[in-house]
Formats: sequence, structure tokens, C-alpha cells
Amino acid sequence: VWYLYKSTRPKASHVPLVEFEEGDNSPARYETDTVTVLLGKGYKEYTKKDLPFRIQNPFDPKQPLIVLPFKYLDEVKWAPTSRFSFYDFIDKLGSMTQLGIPLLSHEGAMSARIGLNKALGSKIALMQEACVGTFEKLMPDCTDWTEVAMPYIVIMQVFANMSAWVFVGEEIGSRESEWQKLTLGYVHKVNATLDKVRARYPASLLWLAKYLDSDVKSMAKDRQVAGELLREPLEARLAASKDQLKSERGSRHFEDGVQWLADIYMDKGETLTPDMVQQKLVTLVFASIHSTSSAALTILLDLIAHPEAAEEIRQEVDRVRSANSGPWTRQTLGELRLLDSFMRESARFHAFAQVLSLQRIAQVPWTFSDGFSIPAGATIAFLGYHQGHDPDFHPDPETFDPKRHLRKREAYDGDSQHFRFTSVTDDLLHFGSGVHACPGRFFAQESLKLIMVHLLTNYDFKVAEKDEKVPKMVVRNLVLKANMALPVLFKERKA
Ligand code: HEM
Repeated sequence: VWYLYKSTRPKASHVPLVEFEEGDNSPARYETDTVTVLLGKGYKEYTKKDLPFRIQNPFDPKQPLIVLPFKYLDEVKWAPTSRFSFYDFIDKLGSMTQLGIPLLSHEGAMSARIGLNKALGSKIALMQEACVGTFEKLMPDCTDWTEVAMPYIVIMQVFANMSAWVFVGEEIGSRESEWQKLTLGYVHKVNATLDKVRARYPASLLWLAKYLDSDVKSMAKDRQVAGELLREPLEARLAASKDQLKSERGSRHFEDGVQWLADIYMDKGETLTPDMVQQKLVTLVFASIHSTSSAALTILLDLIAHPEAAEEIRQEVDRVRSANSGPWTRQTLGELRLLDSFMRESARFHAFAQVLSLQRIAQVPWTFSDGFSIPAGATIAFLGYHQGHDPDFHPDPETFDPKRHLRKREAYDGDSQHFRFTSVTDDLLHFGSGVHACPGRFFAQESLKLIMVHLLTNYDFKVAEKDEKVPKMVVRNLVLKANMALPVLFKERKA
């Protein structure tokens, strides 16, 4: 009787459960109303009173999903993986291990945190070339107003090209290379396959899919081909003379993702194989493509909704361009402060698909410093989206104010570090925080600025009158993101 009682009792029954008030707790209701109604209620009734609550866990129905109040933020953001694991959360979210899909890893994150971020300044001209070249190739003739049915697809290819040149260098990353087709195809496949396979196999037999399912096997084949493509570049780096690798970063012979990973493994005195490089790089590409492209679409739709701000940003771009000749640099992109503030406001307003922030799985039963305890296996998270709309954190939160962060930035010593697009602060969690704060955010920022500069200076854009009432953001379960199916009209600007 004791075991029966234990197994039927929710694992966190001391944490209040928030459900829909009218008693309709159907899956359809969860799909449409979780973000606004359910979590809105939890935020008001519990988070605002510094209390935790739980909701049905869409990632693992047997375990609780506990939404924590912000007083626990410091304790979570600096916690080691052995206590609260980000990688375990990603694994459960995408059934990665079960399907044999490589996970984000410490080494992959470090290669972005150290290698990519140090080399970023030397990559901007290349990124600009990839950005302009891909837009020129993919955009239709827009002499008059012309509809682009899914601007997301164009943006995604533009970003994929920028990221290929940065991560695998021009040797194999050049436009239309096999690498690009492979990685873009892989990103599509992972998303599409997950839903299909979960529908085909019961949860307890999902692990069989990697042996039986043709879609899952096709992803494994793609990764194997990626490994083959990376074999030669890796061998070249491992065989490179000390002199070639010793020189200052930026002037080294090789400066790309393969080299950054090789640096990490060489420092540890461990061997790196093409298969390991493939696993880490494909995973980084996967972490970056949708997040950055979907942020770009969100910002574009916000620019459409705020044409006066778009015009002011165009003037800012013209000012910075006329004072500096040559391609964009990190410094000149950094001078686009209004654009920066606009992008941060877009992140505040829509949370860039991160309704829940700092999602982790407790690896051990844990008691917080004030005595509140959670069981091992519980998913924990904070309500980043709702925080972005809380007047106690952001006055007048329902007004999209393009200069909100610029004013704050200027109010502190003329130019604070704290209110920039990439600044990780406790009141805006779109890049997470602490140990796992997104290491790709500087790369994402420069990519987004190059994309916006290209679109703003070359085109006027708007939504057709017939589509004005179509929602710009769509919500499904816990994800809120820009509406990819909304067509945008573009018209070339006369010089
Ligand atoms: C606007 C675009 C992006 C957004 C909104 C975003 C957001 C995030 C968030 C919320 C996290 C989790 C942080 C946490 O829970 O504390 C994260 C982690 C991560 N992101 Fe990004 N990201 C973006 C672009 C990128 C890009 C371009 C890269 C590739 C270079 C990247 C690589 C990563 C990696 C490797 C991690 C895991 C970090 C770790 O394991 O410690 N992200 N990102």
C-alpha cells in the first residue's frame, strides 16, 4: 500500500499545481493557452509573491515542472551540472540520446566561448560578404512591391552561409557547398523527425528508432558525411607546425571551429577525431541556426510594426557609414546603438522563443538556502517572458519602446555595458544566465546587425493590407515565436 501510495503521489506535491480555472485541462487547451493564461496566472499568484508553483510537464509527464521565483536565480545560474543539468534538459526535450543525436557539450560551448568570441573581429568582413551575396542571390527582383512568401527561409539561408564560413572556413564552408546543404538539411530533419518518430513509437520503445527508423538513420548518415568532410581540415590542423598555430589569435594559419575544438583538446592532452569534430560542430550549427534566424524574423516584424524607428535606424546606419569607409567592423557595428536597443527591446517583448528560461533538470534532491526542496528529476525554470512584461522590472512594459535600453545605457556613465543586446542581466533572460549563458550571443548579435543593416538600407518593407490582422507572433505549448508563414512585401530603395 505504501509503494502504491508513493508511486501515485505527485513527486512534488508540496509545490502548488496550477491548472486552468475552468477545469478544461485538455491537450488542445495547453497548446494554445499555456503561455498567456496558465503561466500568466502562476506568475501573478505565485512568482510575484516569491513562491514556486508547478504545471503539467510537457517534456516528461512523470516528473514535475517547477517554475521558480527569481529569488532562486543566483542559486540556479551558478549551479554545477552535477546538481542542475542543462544538457540533461536538452536531452529530454529532443530525446537526443535515445535517437543517437549528439548533445550540446561543454567542449562545443567552450569552442564558441573562447575561440569564436576571440576571432569574431576578424570574421566580420567575411560575414558581411556572405550576408550580402546570399541576399542578392535569393531575393526576388523588388523594383516594385514584391511578396516574399516566407522571409524566414531566406534569412535562414543567409545566416547558414555566414555561420558556415565562420565555423568551417572557406575551404569547405563556401556558398552552396556540400557542408551548407548538409547542415541546413540536417537542421530541418531533426525538427521534422522528432515529431514523426514520437508519433510512431511508444515512449518506452523510442530507443529502437535509431536502429529501425529510416528518418533517424538518415540523420546519422548525414553526420557521417559531415565527419568525412571534416577529416582533411582536421588532419591539416593537427599536422600544422607549432609556428603556424602559435602566433597570436587572428593571425594564425587556421582560425575556425575545427581549430577552436583542436585547441581545447590539445590543451587537455586528449585526441580529437573527425567524428568528434563533426558531432560538436553540427550541434553548434544546430544551436545557432533556428535561434538566430527566428530572432532575425522577430526583429524584422518589429521594424515593420515601428516604421518611424526603422527610419531613425536607417539614419543611424548612414551616419556611421559616412564616418567610416570600408566593410563593417565590430567597432562600427557597435556604434549602431539605436539598432542595438531596438534588438534588445524585441528580445524583451517576445523573449526570442524563451518563455521559460534557465531550464534545468535536478540531478539530485536539492534544498535551496531558504529550506524549499525539490526532488531529483524535477525540471526547473524561470518565467523569462513574463518577467519581460512585469512593470516592476520594466516600466510601461506593454509599450514597445525602441529607445528604452539606449536611454538606460546612456544614463550610466554615458555608455554602460549593461543594457546592450548581448548583456546578460537578471531582468532579461533571453540568453540565459550564469554557467550556460549563451556563448554564441556575440556572433548572433553581429549576424543580426549585418542582416538588419542590409535589409534596412536596400529595402522598404511592410505587411500587405490583407495580412495586417494576421498575428505576427504564434504560440504553441511553451513556444512563442515569429510567424514564419506571414508574407512580407519588399521594395528596393532608390540610392
Ligand atoms: C539570437 C540568437 C540566440 C539566442 C536567443 C540564444 C539563446 C540561448 C539560450 C537561452 C541558451 C541557454 C542558456 C541558459 O539556459 O542559461 C543558449 C545556450 C547556448 N547557445 Fe545560444 N542563442 C542564440 C544564438 C546562438 C548561436 C549563434 C550559437 C553558436 C555559436 C549559440 C550557441 C549556444 C551554445 C553552445 C549554448 C550552450 C551553452 C553551454 O552549454 O554552456 N547560440 N543560447
